[in-house]
Amino acid sequence: ASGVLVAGLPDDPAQATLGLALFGTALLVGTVLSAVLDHEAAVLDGRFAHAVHDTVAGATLRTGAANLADPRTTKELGALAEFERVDGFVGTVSALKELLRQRATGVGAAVVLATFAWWAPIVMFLGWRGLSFGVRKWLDHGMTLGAQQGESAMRRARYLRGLAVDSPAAKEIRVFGLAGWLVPLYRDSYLSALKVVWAGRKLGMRTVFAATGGVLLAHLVVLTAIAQTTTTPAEIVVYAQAVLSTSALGYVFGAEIPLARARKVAELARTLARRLTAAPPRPQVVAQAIQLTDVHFGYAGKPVLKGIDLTVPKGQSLAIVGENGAGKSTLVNLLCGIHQPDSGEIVMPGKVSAIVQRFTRFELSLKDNIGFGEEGVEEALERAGGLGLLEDLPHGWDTVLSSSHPNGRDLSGGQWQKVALARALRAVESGTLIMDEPSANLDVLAEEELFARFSELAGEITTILVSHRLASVRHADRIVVIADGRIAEDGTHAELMAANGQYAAMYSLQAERFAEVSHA
Ligand SMILES: Nc1ncnc2c1ncn2[C@@H]1O[C@H](COP(=O)(O)OP(=O)(O)OP(=O)(O)O)[C@@H](O)[C@H]1O
Repeated sequence: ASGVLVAGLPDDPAQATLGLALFGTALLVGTVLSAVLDHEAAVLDGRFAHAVHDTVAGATLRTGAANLADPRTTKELGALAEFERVDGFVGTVSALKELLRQRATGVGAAVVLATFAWWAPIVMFLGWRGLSFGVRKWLDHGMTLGAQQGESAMRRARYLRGLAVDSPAAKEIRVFGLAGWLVPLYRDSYLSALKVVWAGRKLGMRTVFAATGGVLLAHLVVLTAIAQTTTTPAEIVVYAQAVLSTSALGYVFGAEIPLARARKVAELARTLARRLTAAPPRPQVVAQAIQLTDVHFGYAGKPVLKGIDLTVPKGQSLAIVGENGAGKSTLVNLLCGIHQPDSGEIVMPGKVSAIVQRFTRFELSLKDNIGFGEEGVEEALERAGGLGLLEDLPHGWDTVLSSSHPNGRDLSGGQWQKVALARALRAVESGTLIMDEPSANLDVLAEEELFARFSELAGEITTILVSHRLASVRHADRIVVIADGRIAEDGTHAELMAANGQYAAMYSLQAERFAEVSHA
């Protein structure tokens, strides 16, 4: 169009008008195409986000809890969450639009330039690809490598920043007046992460300078040839413009970085999905008793359970006690199937239901916190001794249990524990109910009530209780003491007291304390 326009100036108005008309048409088509592409691009980003979310959610829901605790998984899930938080999906795949637009321009320019000389577009192409290579290398050094090497410092910096603003840590930071300690720590971490990035960027600079020289040389060669061989102004305008437009064959700023990010995220999601294979379903056994045979388990090579043999007949109430760190919660995790034993065998008849130490406080309605869409929530909450809760809640069963939700309401620690207990009771049917420190947040009356209910359940279902409160534990049918990764003592309260071992010592100590307090 510019060639036709310039050729028509100043003597041939018909030709100039044709040139202008061509210009106008190109502009119009470009505008319409651009609008269509914009729309498609936005849709593409949304689809990409959905695909990544679906892949990750599908894989994590399918797999066993032990796989999720794998450090590689935590790292990958962390990287995905970080991508979403910092970069986001908007503008990732849609950057293809800009890349396509540029490449179309570049190819058009190369075709026009080829009508001048076949070698000219090749020279320009090589020049721009050289620069593209240099820029990519430079960015790789500065961003990818730098980000990898500075990652742990950056993660620490982010964690420290989070401490200042995210509750509940933010509360303790204020209570202890830790701002003066936190800020310099954060700054040092952040700077040490950035220093790696800065050093990386300097590394790739030389390649960029060399490649820039190459591009300048290509321009010089081709433009000189054009100046020497062309005669009409129209030809000069067309070819010179074509030369300049070949830059669209090189590195496309604003498109290549987001696309590389999108590729990385897609690869991350795929790696995760490949590794998180489905957990093998626990075989449904018809056994009547829980049976553990020579069970060994450790975390990252550190043995915790070193040969547990235990048979719990159906309907028995069993209490597990032991010092802090003895491995009680670990044993609970194995019984729940969250971890698999390193060696040995576990047979669990029927369904397992559990209140774990750090049970989840779902930001959902009271009803869903207990039943997750199923019936029987009222009876369960009554059995858990929590019906009184309803009076406090503005929307009854439908109140969302979170103060960050409009019209929601948070619960006290003890109230939450009753909700968790109701959740476990509703789910247990006939099987095993495991409770890891269920009374830690309960007042004395509520605790008394809990254990009364607990003994009502005995006989119907098997109950396993982990607790440090030996006054509650003593009512269990059977008590086992875990020490040094093994079962050190096993019997009723009376038997263990008579044996005068670790249990008797712990029990007497607690009873003594209690007597002292009562006297005082
Ligand atoms: N996810 C984990 N990774 C590595 N080590 C762990 C992990 N969880 C627990 N441990 C370690 O395993 C050991 C047993 O921990 P566990 O939580 O089973 O003890 P516990 O008897 O329940 O203690 P407490 O009475 O304090 O609740 C401890 O030494 C603990 O440090």
